[in-house]
Amino acid sequence: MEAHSDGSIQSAQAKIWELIYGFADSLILRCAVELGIADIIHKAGRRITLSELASQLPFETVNKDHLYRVMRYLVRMKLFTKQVQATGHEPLYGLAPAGKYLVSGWDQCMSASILTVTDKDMVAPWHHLPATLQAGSTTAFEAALGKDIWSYMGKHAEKNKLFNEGMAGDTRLLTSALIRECGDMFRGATSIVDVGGGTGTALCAIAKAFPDIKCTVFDLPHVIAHSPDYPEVARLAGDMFKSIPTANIILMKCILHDWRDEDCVKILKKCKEAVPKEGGKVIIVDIVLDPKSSHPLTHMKMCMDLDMLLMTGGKERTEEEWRNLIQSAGYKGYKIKHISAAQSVIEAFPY
Ligand SMILES: C[S@@+](CC[C@H](N)C(=O)[O-])C[C@H]1O[C@@H](n2cnc3c(N)ncnc32)[C@H](O)[C@@H]1O
Ligand SMILES: O=c1cc(-c2ccc(O)cc2)oc2c(O)c(O)ccc12
Repeated sequence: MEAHSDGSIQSAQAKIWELIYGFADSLILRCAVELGIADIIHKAGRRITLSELASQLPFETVNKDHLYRVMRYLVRMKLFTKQVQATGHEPLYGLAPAGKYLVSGWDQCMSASILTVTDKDMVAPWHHLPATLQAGSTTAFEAALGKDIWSYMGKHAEKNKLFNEGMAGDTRLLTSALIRECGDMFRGATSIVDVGGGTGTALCAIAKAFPDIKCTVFDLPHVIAHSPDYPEVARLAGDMFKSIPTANIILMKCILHDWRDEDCVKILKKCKEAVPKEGGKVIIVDIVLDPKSSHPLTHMKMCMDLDMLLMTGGKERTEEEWRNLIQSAGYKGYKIKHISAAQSVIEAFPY
C-alpha cells in the first residue's frame, strides 16, 4: 500500500463513508414521500414553520427534535429550503426545485417511482448481488423472494399494484415525449399492440393523440385483470413467448431490458410474425447505454442496468448490443432516436 497524505486519507475515507450511507439518502427521500412533507408545504402555498409541519403530519403527537433532524438532512439533500428568521421567530421550510417532484397530483410527480424502487422487497435482491456473479446462478430477485419477479407480482396483489403504479408514472412522462418527438412513427398505422403494456398507460395517451389507431394492450393475466378499463384501449391477456396479437405496429417499452439476449431474439421473432410484411414495424422503447457519456442520466442508466441484472436477469444495452440483437432476430434494419427521457426509441424493421 502506498502512503497518503493526511488530507487525501481524509477525503478517501469521506468518499467511502458517503458510499456506505448512500442507502440512507434513498430511504430519507422515501420517508419524505411517506410523510407527504412536500404536499403539506405545497398545500400551504407558502413556506411553513416546523410546528406547522408537525401539526399536519399523520401522528397524534410528533417528536419535534426527530422532525427537526430529518428536515435538516432533507435541506442538506437540497429537496427543501430553510430560511432563518429574525430572533424569536421559527425558521421557515419551503420546497427546493427538486422537492417539487415530490408534490403529488401533477404529471411530473416522481413519488410512485420512489416508493416502487425503495420498497423493501425491491431492495432485498441488492443484498444478493455477489451471488449473481457465480455462473448459472438464479436471479437475485429469486434468491431473495423465492420466485421470479413476474410470478411474484402475480401472487402479491399489493406489490403488483405498487409496481404497476411506479411503471405507469414513468410511462406517462415518457409517452408524452414519445408522441411529441416521434409522432411521425405512428402516422398511417391502423393498429398498435403494446406488448407487456402493463396497465395501458402508454396506449391511453397514444389512443388520444391518434384516435384512428386501434390500440390493444397485451400483458400477463394478473396485470390485465387489474388494469383500468380505458374505453379507447382493448385489453388482451397472454404470453408474448407463445404468440403476439397482430398489428401494424408492435410497441415494447421496458420489455427487452428484462430478458437475456436469447429470450429477446425469441420475442423479436414473435413480433416479426405479428406484423404485416408491408410497413409493419416494432417500436422498442428502452435505454441505450453509453457508459462513457457525461450525460446527467448516465449514472441512473447504469444503476438500472444492475437493477435489471438483479430483478430479472436482463440488461441495459449499448447501441452495438441492440444492433446485434435486432440482426440476430433477422430484421432488415433499425433507426434510433434519442428523446427527452432516459429511454430512447428504436424503430426496428422486420422486413
Ligand atoms: C417492466 S414492465 C413494463 C410495463 C410497461 N411496458 C411500461 O413500460 O410501463 C414489464 C411488463 O412485461 C410484462 N410481462 C412479463 N412477462 C410477460 C410475458 N411472458 N408476456 C406478456 N407480458 C409479460 C409484465 O407483466 C410487465 O407488465
Ligand atoms: O424494479 C423495477 C423498477 C422499475 C422502475 C420503477 C419506477 C420507475 O419510475 C422506473 C423504473 O422498473 C423496472 C423495470 O422496468 C423492469 O423491467 C423490471 C423491474 C423494475
